[in-house]
Amino acid sequence: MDLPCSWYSLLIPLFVFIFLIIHHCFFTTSNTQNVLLPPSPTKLPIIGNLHQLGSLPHRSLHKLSKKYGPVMLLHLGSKPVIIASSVEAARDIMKTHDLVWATRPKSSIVDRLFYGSKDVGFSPFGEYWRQVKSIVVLHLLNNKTVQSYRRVREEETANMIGKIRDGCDSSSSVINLGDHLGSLTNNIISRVALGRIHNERESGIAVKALLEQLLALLGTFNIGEYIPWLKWLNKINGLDNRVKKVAKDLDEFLDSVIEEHIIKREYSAGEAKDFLDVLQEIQNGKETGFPLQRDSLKAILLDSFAGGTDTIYTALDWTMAELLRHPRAMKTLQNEVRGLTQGKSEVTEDDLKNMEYLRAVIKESFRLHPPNSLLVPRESREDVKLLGCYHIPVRTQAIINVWAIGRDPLLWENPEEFRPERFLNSDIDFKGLNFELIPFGAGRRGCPGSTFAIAVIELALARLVHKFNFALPKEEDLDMTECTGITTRRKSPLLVVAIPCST
Ligand code: HEM
Repeated sequence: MDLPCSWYSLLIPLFVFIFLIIHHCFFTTSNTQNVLLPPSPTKLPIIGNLHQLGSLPHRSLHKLSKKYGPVMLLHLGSKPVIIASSVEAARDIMKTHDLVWATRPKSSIVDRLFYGSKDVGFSPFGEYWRQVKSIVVLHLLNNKTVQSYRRVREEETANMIGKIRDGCDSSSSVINLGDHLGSLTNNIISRVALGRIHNERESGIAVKALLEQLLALLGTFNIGEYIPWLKWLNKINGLDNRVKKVAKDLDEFLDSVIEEHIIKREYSAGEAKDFLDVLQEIQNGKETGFPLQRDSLKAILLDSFAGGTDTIYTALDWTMAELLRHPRAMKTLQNEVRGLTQGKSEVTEDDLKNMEYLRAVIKESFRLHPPNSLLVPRESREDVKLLGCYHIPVRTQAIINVWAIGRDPLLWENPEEFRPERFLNSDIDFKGLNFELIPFGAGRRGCPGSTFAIAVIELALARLVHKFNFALPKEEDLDMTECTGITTRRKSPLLVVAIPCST
């Protein structure tokens, strides 16, 4: 009886051993073998591929994608990040699996500046984001509301034209057109969002400089985001203090504007509503029944400045720069605008709808110079297959290199050439359906401000080329070097000679 017992006692560990071997061979091993990850450039310990981003990441990533393909897996510090540089990959992320990629990566800087990411742009996917996005889409940026700001756009562009005219007292005076475009976008967004332009003299707050700092911080590289155990460095390099100071100053400014609105509302009912008026009505439960806290209201207002001013300015600056470098395109545009407004002293928004070439110029400028070259990062909410083959784990970031897509020779003939004609008689638009041209992103997290932005850009461009002939100060070519930041701006100021013309 003793022998079978010891025989059995040997069998059990043997079975366990065989089970573990089988499990290892057929399950553990086969799982990792079946998982296909996108190609990756070699990474370094700790920093991963951070050193390969360079000062202009859209260009460095474009170069890497030529070697590793249109879908790459990089590690920025400890963060896995997918870089998509083709129409197919962009469509897969923003259309096929839009819901999986519908959240944004968390950022401590954004949390500090946007009241715990209570805005629309950086808020994590969920019920709160749905509610604030629908407020913005339905109440602030729908077609009808955008139309209602027509007077603001027409007055502010007329002011800009007047100031440029004052600045060019002789045919050789050089003006900084970029400054005029910057003031135009700031003034329009200020009036639309806050009801009026706020200047330093009256409030003691340098609002324009403060907003510039907000944008600069959003474009700042934060080591703690990628290598969390190094986040103490932000205390030493001053980043934490800068963020704290800007957040405090912005908060004080927004509080003062809100108080002013509460007083104003008592005696100016019936005036056109600005964003803050509408948000205050929603806060009082008049419009949606959804309670909007004061912090959320301030975060949404900041979104319009962060999302609207720099992007529109950047688009206008690149477009004028390209037109200055391409006198034939400039002439064709002037002929269209002047031809369609014959006998009129001023272009109005009614005149714009027939301006095909104007729209083609704007599209071509977006193709070559999307203001957000890498869009705004998304993050996966669950494991997902990319392009049906690559396994992408949950919490991987996705960066879409629209700058690279705009220069893909498989999509565009002579992609480096500025040639608006390619968009005449073409169905390609930037509304998020044609993934060849997605400067405003696409899908659920797509930009809600595109109609607003296009209305400003079209009117400003049409009026500029209607009223002036432009030339570069010297015979040399314009510097098209880019600079780093949340938007990809041109580095040097846009200095031009503007010659008023009698139309
Ligand atoms: C030329 C002008 C503009 C460009 C190029 C632009 C571009 C973008 C891009 C690329 C995104 C991310 C899209 C995505 O993840 O798919 C975005 C999101 C956003 N934009 Fe714009 N934008 C512009 C103007 C505006 C304006 C005028 C406003 C508001 C006044 C605005 C408000 C927003 C908001 C709130 C979001 C976040 C949407 C979300 O996360 O759900 N943008 N924009």
